[in-house]
Amino acid sequence: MTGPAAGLLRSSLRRRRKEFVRLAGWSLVQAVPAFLSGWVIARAVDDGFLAGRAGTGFAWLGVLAVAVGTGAWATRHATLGLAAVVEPLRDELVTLVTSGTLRRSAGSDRPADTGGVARLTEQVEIAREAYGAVVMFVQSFAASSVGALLGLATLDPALLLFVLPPLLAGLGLFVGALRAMAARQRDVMLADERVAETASEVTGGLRDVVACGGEDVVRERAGQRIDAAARATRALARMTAVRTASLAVGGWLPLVLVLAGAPWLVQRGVTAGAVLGAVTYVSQGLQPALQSLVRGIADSGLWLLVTLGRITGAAGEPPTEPTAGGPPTEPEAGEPEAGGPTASSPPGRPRHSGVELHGVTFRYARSAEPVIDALDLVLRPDEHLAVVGPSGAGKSTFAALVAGVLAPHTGGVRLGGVPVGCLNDGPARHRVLIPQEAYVFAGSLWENLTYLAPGVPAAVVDAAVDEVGARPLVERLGGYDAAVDQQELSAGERQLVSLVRSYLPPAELFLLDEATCHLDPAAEARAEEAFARRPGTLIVCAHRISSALRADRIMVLDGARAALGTHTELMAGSALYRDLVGHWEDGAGTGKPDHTTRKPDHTAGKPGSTAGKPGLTASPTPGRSGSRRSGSVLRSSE
Ligand SMILES: Nc1ncnc2c1ncn2[C@@H]1O[C@H](COP(=O)(O)OP(=O)(O)OP(=O)(O)O)[C@@H](O)[C@H]1O
Repeated sequence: MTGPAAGLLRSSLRRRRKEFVRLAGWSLVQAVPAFLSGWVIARAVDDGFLAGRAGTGFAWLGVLAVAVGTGAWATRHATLGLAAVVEPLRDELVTLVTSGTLRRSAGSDRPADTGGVARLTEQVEIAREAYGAVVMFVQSFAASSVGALLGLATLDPALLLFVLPPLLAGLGLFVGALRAMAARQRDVMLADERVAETASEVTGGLRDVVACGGEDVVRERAGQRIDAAARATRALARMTAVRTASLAVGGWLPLVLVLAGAPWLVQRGVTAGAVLGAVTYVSQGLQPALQSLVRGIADSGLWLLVTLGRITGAAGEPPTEPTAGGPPTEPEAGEPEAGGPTASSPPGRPRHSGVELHGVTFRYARSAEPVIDALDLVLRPDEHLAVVGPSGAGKSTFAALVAGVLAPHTGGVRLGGVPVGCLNDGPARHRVLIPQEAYVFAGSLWENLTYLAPGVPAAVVDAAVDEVGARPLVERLGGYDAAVDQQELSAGERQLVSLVRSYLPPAELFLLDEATCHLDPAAEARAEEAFARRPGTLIVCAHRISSALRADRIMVLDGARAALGTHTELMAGSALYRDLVGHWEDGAGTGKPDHTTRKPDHTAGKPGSTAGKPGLTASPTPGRSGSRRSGSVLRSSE
């Protein structure tokens, strides 16, 4: 045994030597019936029953009954003595866990990880129970086997030849497999924890998952973890074969050998009673003791090692960010390690509101063409980007990737230098994705509006309502306390509720995925401008050309590549963009002509403006209804 867990156990054994010696003393008394059993049976058979003296036979059996009573008395004392070695280990573990947390909290500006302490304290209890069980199994195996082997030697030392080698071989086989078993057990434990984490995340965010139509994504993620847990459990179950083999070799083989060797033993002068006594030693002493030891170590012992490893490891680890309700804490698939959270920026806290995509590729199925392919994009902090493209171009997919709802297969997405998969300060803390289908739940208007910013002052809510343009709706419903019945709200009114709700949290990034499509152009302009004015980067998957015209830059997703630039640049450089604008201006995009005033093109010629650059030019006008699935490649670069 190596590592901090084994070190802790060794130091605990060293420090409680006296208690262990006392325990060993009681174990010796416990061994008395094991030592006497075979010998008494031999005497009862040879001197009593086979000699025609039944009374003598019964008298020997009476001796055995007294010995068993003595053993039971010693077992009681040994069990009481167990507390003296187990409880101090528990105290040491609790001290280790709490002092580690206090030390880390003292050196950090984050709140103490009390949840972590609770988890570890629970593990301490598991370790304590497992430790008690292991000490119990080991000492009762030692008592029974020492008693039985001494008894066999007393009957006839030759009997040891039949028993000792297979017993040692069985034990060796089991001990040799322990490390692999511990690894499998650890895998099972970790996999179970991941399933529990997923269940907690999904339960916490169920309302949002349903609202955003993320059931498939969540089901897939949870399904992967459940499958992994099942695989780990199957791998552990396969190790039980080793357990069975060691029991067969160490427990059953000696019995077979003694019985098979009986003629030779009898020839050597060993009596029938002694052979029966040897069988008693093996079948009633050694075999059950080995069985308990193997089962006990394989269950409690492995739990002890794994749990102690977790406790000693976690006690020295830096604190983890809280994860409840937030996105997964692991880096997203394909997320490059470089450029991750640094010492100057704790994991999960963006340094600014800039967004970076590097080599992002995403496909919905392994064999499908990528919807987004090797996309590079850098947005400055507080920049306003509009994303346009024909239906099915990948606008929603792009928004979900940037928000971290979907994980890219290759490449990475960062907000303020932090991978979006590591933004784990809870929902809406750093970015808000507002989908087209606005989500309104049964409750008061106030609850609906403040859902992502609980505890926000009324004045702030008032200001947001005015900014976004939802005051008439609030008045129509009768104030913030009015009960909301989503059936009674129009699609546009539901979007207004969703917009105010999303406006309130102090996030760095806001993604409007056609989130204003049911508002009229003037209401849409007011809402979008409110988001554009507030601090934070804004990405709008545009429903009307007016949305694109309000943005600092526009990204055209066109099925073969992405074009990025200002309106003027794209009008000059992207045939698809010209086509889309023509379509919108004809009123075909919205069903209504667009009268919204165009935002002055204040970014034309800025370094970030890229239309017309090599590699950013739009493809020749694709069919508007053309499928994005046919070999689409979206490319953009700064
Ligand atoms: N869950 C999914 N499973 C498989 N394919 C999907 C899934 N979601 C979207 N797609 C496909 O990915 C492509 C991009 O879809 P996406 O919704 O991102 O496009 P969009 O530009 O937002 O379209 P729209 O403007 O119609 O909302 C489409 O071909 C679509 O069929």
